[in-house]
Amino acid sequence: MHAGPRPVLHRLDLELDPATAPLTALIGPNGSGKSTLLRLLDGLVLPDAGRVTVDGLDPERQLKQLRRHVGFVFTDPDAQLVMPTAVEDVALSLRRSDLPRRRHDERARELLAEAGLGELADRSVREASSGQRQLLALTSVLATGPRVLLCDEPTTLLDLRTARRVGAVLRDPPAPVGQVLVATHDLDLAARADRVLWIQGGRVHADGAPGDVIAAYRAQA
Ligand SMILES: Nc1ncnc2c1ncn2[C@@H]1O[C@H](COP(=O)(O)OP(=O)(O)OP(=O)(O)O)[C@@H](O)[C@H]1O
Repeated sequence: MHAGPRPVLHRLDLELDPATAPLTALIGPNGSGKSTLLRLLDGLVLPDAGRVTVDGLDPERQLKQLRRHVGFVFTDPDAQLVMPTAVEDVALSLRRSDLPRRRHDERARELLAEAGLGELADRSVREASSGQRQLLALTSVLATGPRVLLCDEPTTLLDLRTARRVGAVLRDPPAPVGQVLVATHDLDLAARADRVLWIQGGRVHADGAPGDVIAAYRAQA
């Protein structure tokens, strides 16, 4: 894939199988291509050459179906929180679920409470702290009921306890999520994955069990 004249990702030949790795982490230095790889899987960028499919869906030809299938949590929560209050934002996401409309408000409040954001429900999203907004963005995306969840640095703004809680959610996500891919500099989070890809210079530099890949990554830092 190219962004401008320079290729960002090269010679990627990857199969990410949820049966063997329901949680995969992408680690690697700044600018190595982790976010670009996630964005390829949501059709936010398209490959110049080669092919991407997500559960058989082609981002180029089936973008609408793909967007219903995949949830993307951006690093910057303000890029995706659109409603004035937290409860309205989660309720908006629930419009994409099968739940009847009359139950959206109640269910949104339940989801916020489960995420530890209950007190924020009726407050302005702008009044929430940046970490609370990051957690809210994840809660809202999960409320859409994606099969595949892509998270770009979901713990950057979080305190240790909340980061661990997010790690637990990504490790054991609510149905119907069956596969999670996370790009992260948080090596504690990466250590919880089944598989870790170390991306460097737009290539997969190492691919394997977290213990091995993270130890090698730490050793060269
Ligand atoms: N829209 C774009 N236009 C031009 N270059 C881009 C674009 N998006 C990404 N790039 C370039 O692609 C490279 C990889 O960026 P990417 O955001 O995928 O890296 P990353 O590994 O996620 O980095 P970080 O850890 O800093 O978030 C960088 O050199 C970046 O400048």
